[in-house]
Amino acid sequence: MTQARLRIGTRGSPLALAQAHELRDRLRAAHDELREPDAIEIRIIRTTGDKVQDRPLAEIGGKGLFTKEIEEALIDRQIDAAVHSMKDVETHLPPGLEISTLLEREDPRDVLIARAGTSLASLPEGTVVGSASLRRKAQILLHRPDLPVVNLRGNVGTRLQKLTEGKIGATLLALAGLKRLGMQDRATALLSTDEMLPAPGQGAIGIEIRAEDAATRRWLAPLDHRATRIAVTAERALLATLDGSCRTPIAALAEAGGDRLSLRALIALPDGSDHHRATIEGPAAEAEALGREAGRALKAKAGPSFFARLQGA
Ligand SMILES: NCc1[nH]cc(CCC(=O)O)c1CC(=O)O
Repeated sequence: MTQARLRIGTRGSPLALAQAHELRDRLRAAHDELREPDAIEIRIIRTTGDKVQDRPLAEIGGKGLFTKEIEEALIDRQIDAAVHSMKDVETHLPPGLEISTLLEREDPRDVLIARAGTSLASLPEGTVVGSASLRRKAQILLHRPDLPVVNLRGNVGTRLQKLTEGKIGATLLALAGLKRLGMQDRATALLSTDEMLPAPGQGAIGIEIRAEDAATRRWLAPLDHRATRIAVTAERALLATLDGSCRTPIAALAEAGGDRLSLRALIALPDGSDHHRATIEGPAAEAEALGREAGRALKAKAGPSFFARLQGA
């Protein structure tokens, strides 16, 4: 068998596979040569994050857990391109790798999925909300300090299963993921970005390649979406400035229109007892600098005592 022209590495979860298929379809649409049946190979790679299902992500070491083995396969030349949800990608990539391409962002908002109640505000008192995300937990508690938020991990399917079984009364998910799985009808309510600011990179799919791989870069070039790249650049610069990890509830959403960019960001304590917001606007060409500036502004607003409490949380 001849080697495929392009080997795409991905996790094996239904959402990851849907994203890999989306990349494959877009590549085929852009290049005649990639339309032959064996031109693109999709290779499933099991990551530490997939193997360890029973502990909170923050506890076992954070987001790199879903990308490490895939990045190793890239470096070892077993694959040529890795597909990632940008919100799962660490701010610092291993040397020699880069995110060459961002596909057009899906709706970045979170949705509420609840057994009873039609909004965050109308969830019945005592509704147990399942979420492993400190960002979501903190923002739920900002609006509904009365609700118990329990740690709930697993892929989209297993989380919805726990809801059906009655183990939890509500959960929050990214609309983007639900849409890609064709399950958006499961959403009870779309949460506004004022009540639930998304994670940096949410809804965006990034393609990581070896920086020196000009051939793969050329295949991917037509797929890059400028406004998405600008927005995600600003959000990730903010995250890097705040040294964000899974242990830090950080939310950010940048919106690029024409040659302008606006960025809203929030940093909170996991229990919702304190939070700070920053908004910044400027030229899209300065996305990275704007992200860093917003990060520094949040740092200054929150102050050392906030970060000391975060360490202790
Ligand atoms: N942390 C898991 C994860 N990574 C990306 C998505 C959704 C798709 C996206 O944001 O692009 C999800 C599931 C969720 O948070 O609902």
